[in-house]
Amino acid sequence: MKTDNSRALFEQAQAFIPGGVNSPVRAFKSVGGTPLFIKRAEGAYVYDEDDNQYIELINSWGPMILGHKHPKIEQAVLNAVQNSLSFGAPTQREITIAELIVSMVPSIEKVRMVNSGTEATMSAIRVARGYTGRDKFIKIEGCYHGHGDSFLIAAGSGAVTMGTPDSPGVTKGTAKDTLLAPFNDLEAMRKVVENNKDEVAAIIIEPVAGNMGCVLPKEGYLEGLRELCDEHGIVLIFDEVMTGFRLAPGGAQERFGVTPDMTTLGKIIGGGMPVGAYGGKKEIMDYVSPAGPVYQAGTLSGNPISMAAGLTMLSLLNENPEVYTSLDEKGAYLREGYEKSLKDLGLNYTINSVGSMNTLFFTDKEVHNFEDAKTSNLELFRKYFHAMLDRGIYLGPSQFESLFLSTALIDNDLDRIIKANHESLKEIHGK
Ligand SMILES: Cc1ncc(COP(=O)(O)O)c(C=O)c1O
Ligand SMILES: N[C@H](C=O)CCC(=O)O
Repeated sequence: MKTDNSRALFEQAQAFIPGGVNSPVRAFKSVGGTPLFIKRAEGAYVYDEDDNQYIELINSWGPMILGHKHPKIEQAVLNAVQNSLSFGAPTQREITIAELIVSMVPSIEKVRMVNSGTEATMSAIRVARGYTGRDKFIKIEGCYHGHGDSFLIAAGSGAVTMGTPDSPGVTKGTAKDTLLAPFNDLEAMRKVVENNKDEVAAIIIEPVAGNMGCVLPKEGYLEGLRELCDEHGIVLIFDEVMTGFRLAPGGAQERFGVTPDMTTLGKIIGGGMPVGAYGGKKEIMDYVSPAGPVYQAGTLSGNPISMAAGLTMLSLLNENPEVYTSLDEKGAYLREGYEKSLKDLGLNYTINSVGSMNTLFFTDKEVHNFEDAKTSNLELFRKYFHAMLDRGIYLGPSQFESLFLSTALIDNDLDRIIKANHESLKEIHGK
């Protein structure tokens, strides 16, 4: 596959942009080679600057759940643009989307729109602190909640991919208020809570982790967190930036039947535009300024174009619940195909999947937490990633990410992915 144009653009980009990219994980640093510079995308396919076509399994890291260039979302954006790009004043559409979010997400009674997942999580923690009058919060090792200072400790996603799960630049003062516990370990969590009695404002967790690869909660784990938080007056925050509107119309909280006190959202909620949101119980959300004393603001928050894209996306998902059956079926089909290849090739790697999220871990250990995920053979992942890319399959360039399916994938695409997976595994093992 010829990628001369991407290579030339990457050279050029590095002169003006740190590392040549505007978000680290895009740089292919842990897998080597040149990041693809993307020119356009349609449905289930992206096209790079050399006009190569790839089947999309990144989907902008989740937002493009209905595939690229959905005609209704595109039209909503074009219509909104006619009335100006931004007002910095309230609009009717903000009420409509807020009402829709409240009707879809079980934990949300009131919601505030922001511009990214990072803003959503930073704001949610501040509100939880203001509400409880406590300073500390507990984060799960390997979860990623964006790049707010207090989250860049044992962080997953690009942070671990770049080898900096604890980022320089985060002060000791900030770090001391972030407590850590492993995913899926209720006993360890209970100890952290008890050792910091009456000091913990919040527990924040990705209910299905997607940023250490895809890791599912064990049965009873989320319920156990709920009980622990109730016992100790701690605000339970589900970070559903990735899982929100993906695993069910009401996200992982609907799928797993556990309702947190607060929820953070991003990605799909903007239909591809930069949007985030945080919401929860009225009693907590009424602490947010100007209703309450906790300050949080945004010049472009509730931007009319972003709201038009987001509202159309959420309406489509809300009105067409069969989308989730279809995504689950595609996810199950892909998993079956992967499992068959592993068996046929005598390989014992671990596949974690739920609905339209899936990670193939290059380890024979079951993966229930960050430590397990880190037993993966990253050199094998690197080879696998390039073998898949050579076969026209565009995966996230890191072992510590999930792949995301869209409804635009047809059976033939899934069969191509399964075939490419089989051939790639064969190739990298010299079989
Ligand atoms: C679970 C989770 N929370 C928060 C974020 C941060 O969102 P953003 O990149 O939009 O700031 C991400 C993704 O980056 C995420 O996956
Ligand atoms: N895993 C991240 C978000 O979910 C990847 C996106 C990024 O950091 O650029």
